[in-house]
Amino acid sequence: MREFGIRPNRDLGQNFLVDSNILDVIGRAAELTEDDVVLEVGGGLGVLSEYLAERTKHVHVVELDRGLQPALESALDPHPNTTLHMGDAVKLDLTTLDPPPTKVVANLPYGVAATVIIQTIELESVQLWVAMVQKEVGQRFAAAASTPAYGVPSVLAQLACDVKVIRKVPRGVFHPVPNVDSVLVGLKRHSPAPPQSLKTLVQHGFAHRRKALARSLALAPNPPEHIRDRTREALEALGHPADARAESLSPAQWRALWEKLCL
Ligand SMILES: C[S@@+](CC[C@H](N)C(=O)[O-])C[C@H]1O[C@@H](n2cnc3c(N)ncnc32)[C@H](O)[C@@H]1O
Repeated sequence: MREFGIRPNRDLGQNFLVDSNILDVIGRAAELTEDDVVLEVGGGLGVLSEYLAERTKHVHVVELDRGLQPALESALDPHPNTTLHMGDAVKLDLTTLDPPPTKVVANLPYGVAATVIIQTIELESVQLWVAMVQKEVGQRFAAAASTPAYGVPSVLAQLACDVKVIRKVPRGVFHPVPNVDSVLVGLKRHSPAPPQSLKTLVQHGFAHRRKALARSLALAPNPPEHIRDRTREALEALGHPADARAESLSPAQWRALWEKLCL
């Protein structure tokens, strides 16, 4: 950082890894092999990028901050199996990455971590994610139905993946030390990404968490005709109370509801 005159930008979630032990923890969790093509969102100074490049076939590194570009290019320069993509990971078209990524391994910027995970589930080539995220974000993705952390990210991720919080990450592995706790979260794909209409159903269902699901869907913009009654009937047919709330349905039960309402 001194060499390149870099001052970390907290608004961009710049907490850089400074403990080499954590790299091995990430590497083991990601089960890295020489056949892997990795997508790393948030290259930073390239510490994790270099570790990944030494162990895999190819690494796509995405970084938003142009101020980090010289340092990152200098770290990646000795690794011809890397491609640097400067830009916002949320806006870049990641479907055109060549070769297509098989894994996402990253110390994700806090602000966009959940969005990046949800968006990359759309990349059918990706089979596994190991990501450092804020503790609450990790818990939200891994949460079971009827628990406080369960919500849209839990359902959307678990419709496609097995999700688990792998372990807590000590604050001291980052510089600067963040003022929130982090965890390593792991996702393993078991199914294709859910279709858009299922994702929309889940989002509208959770939009009014304290109301009955049938009511919440009826409050969505331009609701389908008779959606409240149809949802109540479908819920009962699936063995739920007609006034069940969004949080009481498991991901599999959301899919079953969608099949009844939308197919
Ligand atoms: C937590 S740091 C991780 C840096 C590095 N991988 C490490 O582990 O030391 C997150 C990085 O993501 C970058 N970043 C923030 N928002 C981004 C976005 N929307 N798209 C791509 N990169 C982003 C930040 O500039 C920062 O370098």
